[in-house]
Amino acid sequence: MSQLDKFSVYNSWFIIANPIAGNLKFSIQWKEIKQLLNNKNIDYSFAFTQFSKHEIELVQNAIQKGFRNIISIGGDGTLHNVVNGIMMQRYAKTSDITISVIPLGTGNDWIKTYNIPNNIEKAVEIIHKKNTILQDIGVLKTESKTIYFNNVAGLGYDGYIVNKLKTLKRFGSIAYLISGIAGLLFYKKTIFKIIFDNKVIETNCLMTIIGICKFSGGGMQFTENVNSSDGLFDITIAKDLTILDLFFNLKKLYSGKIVHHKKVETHKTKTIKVIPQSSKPFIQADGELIGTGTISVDIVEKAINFCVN
Ligand SMILES: Nc1ncnc2c1ncn2[C@@H]1O[C@H](COP(=O)(O)OP(=O)(O)OP(=O)(O)O)[C@@H](O)[C@H]1O
Repeated sequence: MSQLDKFSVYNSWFIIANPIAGNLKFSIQWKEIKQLLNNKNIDYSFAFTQFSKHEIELVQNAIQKGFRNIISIGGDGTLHNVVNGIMMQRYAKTSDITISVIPLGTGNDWIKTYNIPNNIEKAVEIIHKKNTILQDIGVLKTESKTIYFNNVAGLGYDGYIVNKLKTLKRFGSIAYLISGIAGLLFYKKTIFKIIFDNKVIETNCLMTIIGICKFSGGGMQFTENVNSSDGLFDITIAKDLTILDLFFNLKKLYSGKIVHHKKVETHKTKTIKVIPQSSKPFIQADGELIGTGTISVDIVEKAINFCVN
């Protein structure tokens, strides 16, 4: 590749698009996106994902070729995989890379923290303006793997919901509500040993949420006052909350006020370990099912640039 080619790639965007994300109107939306990018003279190359997690390989190839600006077209899962590809590659410093999102997903929770509208035209304007924030990224280790997350991870009830969602997503955003209700009826709490900052909390626990940003589960908010680039997680320990507690506080689950409930604790920390004592609850990260069991989580401060509103 000549010097000039390298320069033009460096300043151009590489699009990774998930054609099955969201509402299955991808071919119409893709035409609109191309038109809007051309109207703004935004230079780009692109690839469509062909299988789950293909984003990882595509983003790594793009970075190897010299691209430093990536557009993720899809939902939270697509973005999560793009982030994982960036964090795992060794061709460039992650803080030299910028991601912009064109949301096509079902939940689209990451964009909500930054008030990025769920709208293709606005998303293209945000790419054009290129106003960025250098955001923290979480590193989550289970007994068998290491994965990265850019939004919210958790263990327990939220993992159960993500597992249920696998079969329900075709119903659209209502899927989150159906999964939530199934969870209310069938999810069994377990005792968690939670270790952070020389503290050990052992409690019956509905779920432990580890947040960089604010929203998960299709707009629920379990963290308040987050700062996505302060090098700290906002953790929420929802302890012995009952089905009735959740039912009567449904509004607070969406407004973030649930953190003030007497059975909920919040903390800020750089690192946390959660060890379920009597069962192996599901683990989710950015709405993707990661596995079951114990987790250790650390933060990489100011890891990747994101275009925001
Ligand atoms: N071509 C493909 N075939 C099958 N799965 C794919 C393909 N491309 C991407 N995926 C996977 O689809 C999953 C879901 O995508 P994504 O989360 O972006 O959409 P969504 O579920 O509609 O949105 P959200 O997570 O915001 O609710 C991701 O794990 C991704 O790896």
